[in-house]
Amino acid sequence: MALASRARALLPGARSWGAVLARVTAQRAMSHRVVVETDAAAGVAVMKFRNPPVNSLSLEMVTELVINLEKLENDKTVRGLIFTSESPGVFSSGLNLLDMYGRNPAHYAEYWKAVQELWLRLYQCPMVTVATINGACPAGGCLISMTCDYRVMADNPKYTIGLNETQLGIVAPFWFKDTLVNTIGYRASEISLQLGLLYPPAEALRVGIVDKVVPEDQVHSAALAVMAQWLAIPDHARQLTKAMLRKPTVDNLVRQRDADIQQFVSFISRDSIQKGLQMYLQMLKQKKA
Ligand SMILES: CCCCCCCC/C=C\C/C=C/C(=O)SCCNC(=O)CCNC(=O)[C@H](O)C(C)(C)COP(=O)(O)OP(=O)(O)OC[C@H]1O[C@@H](n2cnc3c(N)ncnc32)[C@H](O)[C@@H]1OP(=O)(O)O
Repeated sequence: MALASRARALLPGARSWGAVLARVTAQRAMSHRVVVETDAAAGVAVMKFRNPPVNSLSLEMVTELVINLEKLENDKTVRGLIFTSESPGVFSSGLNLLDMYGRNPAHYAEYWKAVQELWLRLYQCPMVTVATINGACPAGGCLISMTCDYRVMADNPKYTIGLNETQLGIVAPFWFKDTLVNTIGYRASEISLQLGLLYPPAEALRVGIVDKVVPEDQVHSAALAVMAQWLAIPDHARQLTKAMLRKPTVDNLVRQRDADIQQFVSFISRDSIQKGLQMYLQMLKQKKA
């Protein structure tokens, strides 16, 4: 789908092409939450998250990620894509709690559609994708990294990764669960998801939620080495294999996208869930104080 069509699908509030483009352009002009550096000779792009303070996946950030991904997919010189945080310490704090708290149903629906779109695009990405996890990686951050073909994590015990939704009093949607099961297996997912576990690097490696743990100062070179290994495989064979492996999981969401949006809106709008999110946000503030 063309960039403008994608933007229009993601920005349903906009009534005309002009409005879509004006909104996207305005978002771009305001800030770049995603920085893309391309090494054309190597055929590798690095997408850096830059959404201070904690790279939360706000609606704007998710939209920028989708637009940049589409641009890279259309650039036939780019065969591999590395995700990382521009500022070590936090890879991504996950979905933006402020897009899920205190807003109206139309906003929740718009946000969820964008998050679905990002996951669908990433999970089916024809490029080799590697997550360079150089900081905390909870919930939606973990989801993004699990959509990648390979995960390299910096060996810093302060960094943790996992789907911790239950600890916030919310439920990971079925396609988050499917992605986790595909990554670490069913039994490990039963334990991990119900307890909302966040794993430090050594445990993350043991459970298989990351593929490699390396000293922090080597995390980027390790990701490049992994990328070189994967790029040695002919694209068409690897891409078809990836598509075959991931199609059932993708189809599962595609079949019920609208129902999933409705379920999210109704779940997140509940008073009890909003109260829980409010308390969680307060807890984050108090921890800081
Ligand atoms: C029946 C089935 C129905 C299905 C329906 C589905 C519903 C479920 C829907 C969604 C799934 C949710 C997925 C998610 O991703 S939820 C987000 C989960 N994220 C977290 O739990 C991480 C929370 N953050 C942290 O733990 C830490 O911030 C940190 C480790 C990432 C970084 O720590 P530190 O550097 O010490 O920073 P601070 O904690 O001080 O935070 C700074 C600042 O940022 C705010 N903030 C942190 N995380 C988020 C966030 N995810 N969204 C928005 N804002 C965030 C934090 O509150 C501070 O704000 P300030 O006090 O105003 O400065």
